[in-house]
Amino acid sequence: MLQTDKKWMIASQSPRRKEIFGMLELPFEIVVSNMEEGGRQADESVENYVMRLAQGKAEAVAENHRDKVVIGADTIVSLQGKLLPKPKTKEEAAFYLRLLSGRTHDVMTGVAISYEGQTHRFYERTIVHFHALDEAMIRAYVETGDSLDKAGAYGIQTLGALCVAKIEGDYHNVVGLPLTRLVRELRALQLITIGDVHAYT
Ligand SMILES: Cc1cn([C@H]2C[C@H](O)[C@@H](COP(=O)(O)OP(=O)(O)OP(=O)(O)O)O2)c(=O)[nH]c1=O
Repeated sequence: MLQTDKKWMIASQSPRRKEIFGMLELPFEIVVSNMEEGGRQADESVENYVMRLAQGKAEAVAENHRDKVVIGADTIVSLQGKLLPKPKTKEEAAFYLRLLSGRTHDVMTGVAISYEGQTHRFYERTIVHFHALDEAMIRAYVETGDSLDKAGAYGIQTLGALCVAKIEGDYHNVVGLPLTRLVRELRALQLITIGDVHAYT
């Protein structure tokens, strides 16, 4: 359905980003940047922070792949201004889930598209409402180990779905890549086009 004459590269180790971008059926390669993520600067907005991290990932890879369109992304969970990144331990995961329980938080994904020495960036926000979680639920979920590689300590696409009452915004943004916004941006940048439509009767 989508057409491109570009070569594509995803600067991410995340299997979810690979799967989501794969939905577009464009050929692409994965190259992981070894960029150290670093912390948020004083007074830096969450929006700018996720875009800056995404840009760092994309540009670190683009440096050696000037002929490719390189996409980097970073996802973070933000609760009333407090950032909940990937938990380092199961204890930290349980702590994050207790904070999120019964409350509403933001999932922000920053995306950077690097091509021909230029980087275009944007972010997308999805609002996620959590059920009140009891301690048994939190402990049982954390014990599955699913929390540890995910911002906010849950995966909406896995058993973490049981924590979620509803979302406002793009589901794929929570999983790590805001697909529909990405395609709109790529079309605006004229990096992809919608293919010719032939009769399908
Ligand atoms: C909230 C949430 C996050 N996540 C994931 C998306 C991201 O992969 C991860 C946040 O970590 P990121 O630092 O954004 O990404 P990553 O370390 O997995 O990959 P890379 O830096 O190489 O691009 O959390 C889910 O899979 N499901 C969810 O519901």
